[in-house]
Amino acid sequence: STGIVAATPFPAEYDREYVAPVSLGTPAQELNLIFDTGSSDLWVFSTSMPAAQVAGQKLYNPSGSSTSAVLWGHTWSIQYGDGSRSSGTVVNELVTIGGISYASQALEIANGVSAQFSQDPASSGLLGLGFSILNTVIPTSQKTWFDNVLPTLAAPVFTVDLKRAAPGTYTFGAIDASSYAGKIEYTPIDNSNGFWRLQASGYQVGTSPFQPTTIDAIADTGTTLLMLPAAIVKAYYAQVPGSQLHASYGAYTFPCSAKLPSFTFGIGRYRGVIPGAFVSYGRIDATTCYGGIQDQGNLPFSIFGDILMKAQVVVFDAGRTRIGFAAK
Ligand SMILES: CCNC(=O)c1c(-c2ccccc2)csc1NC(=O)CNCCc1c[nH]c2ccccc12
Repeated sequence: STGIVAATPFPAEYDREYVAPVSLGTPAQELNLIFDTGSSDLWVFSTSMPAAQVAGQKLYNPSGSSTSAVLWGHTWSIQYGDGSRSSGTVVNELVTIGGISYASQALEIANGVSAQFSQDPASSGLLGLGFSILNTVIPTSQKTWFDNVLPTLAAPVFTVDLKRAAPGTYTFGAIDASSYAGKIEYTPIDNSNGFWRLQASGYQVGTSPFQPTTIDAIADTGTTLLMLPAAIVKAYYAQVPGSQLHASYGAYTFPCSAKLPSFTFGIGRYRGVIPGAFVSYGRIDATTCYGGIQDQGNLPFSIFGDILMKAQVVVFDAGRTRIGFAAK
């Protein structure tokens, strides 16, 4: 089988996150979830949550579904690097994405979420597309929806085609040859830590010469920005007049009037180009804008987040433990 769903950015002009529709239970309850290659829990806002933690999100109601079955004694709790977190209990439930169903998917029901999620009306939870080793359910960790449906897919892949300020697609079981230009360049991934972790071959700022250097990164649709080593970030903003490492934000900002250079990353001999306009993440006051490229700090790897993803078609190939990039 193959399935395709729209990936819609929120808020419209900032692309902070991308959500896609997921159908849960019988009769179907459709929720918009963040598809996240950087984590491996499928969790949803639910009717078990305190009203104070809900602000417009659609809630999953297990009692309203004839196919939900409590996974007794199982709980989950997850914390992300931005300090956001959620936790709760688990049911087995019918989960359908783009027409592809899995009848007994571990669906993690939130009975508590942190403010970052409560204050985000666009998303009713997350669908992890990382490797199942990262799943937080105890006492027995659970498989992701993609892992569960993998044997039924026409090809053991999913393709991510995010766009700037416009709906893109997640495709399961196929690669849409009309969605990209040229050929797809693949590189092996190391999934031992549960991430889609790759080694890029270098970078280039604008039209400056390409700098060959190994960049150890994860491909992460759940992280908004492109997080890179300090030296690379410094080299990028050195070409942005008026940019600064803003003391109060602890992040690079620049004058919104600045013309931003493109950022190119290498995958082997392939060169992926992120247009300068994609590197403006958003306005923080009348004249100041927030950079879409930021320092990875003391993280042991870089994060190829949405700022990079939206400039490419990315093939997550679980069959051959590799990841592919193509221009579009
Ligand atoms: C900021 C989100 N990213 C991270 O925390 C993260 C980190 C990470 C760890 C420490 C400090 C900064 C980042 C490593 S891998 C990684 N990736 C993930 O954790 C992927 N899942 C993010 C889910 C998520 C958390 N808060 C959100 C707000 C909007 C959309 C998605 C999210």
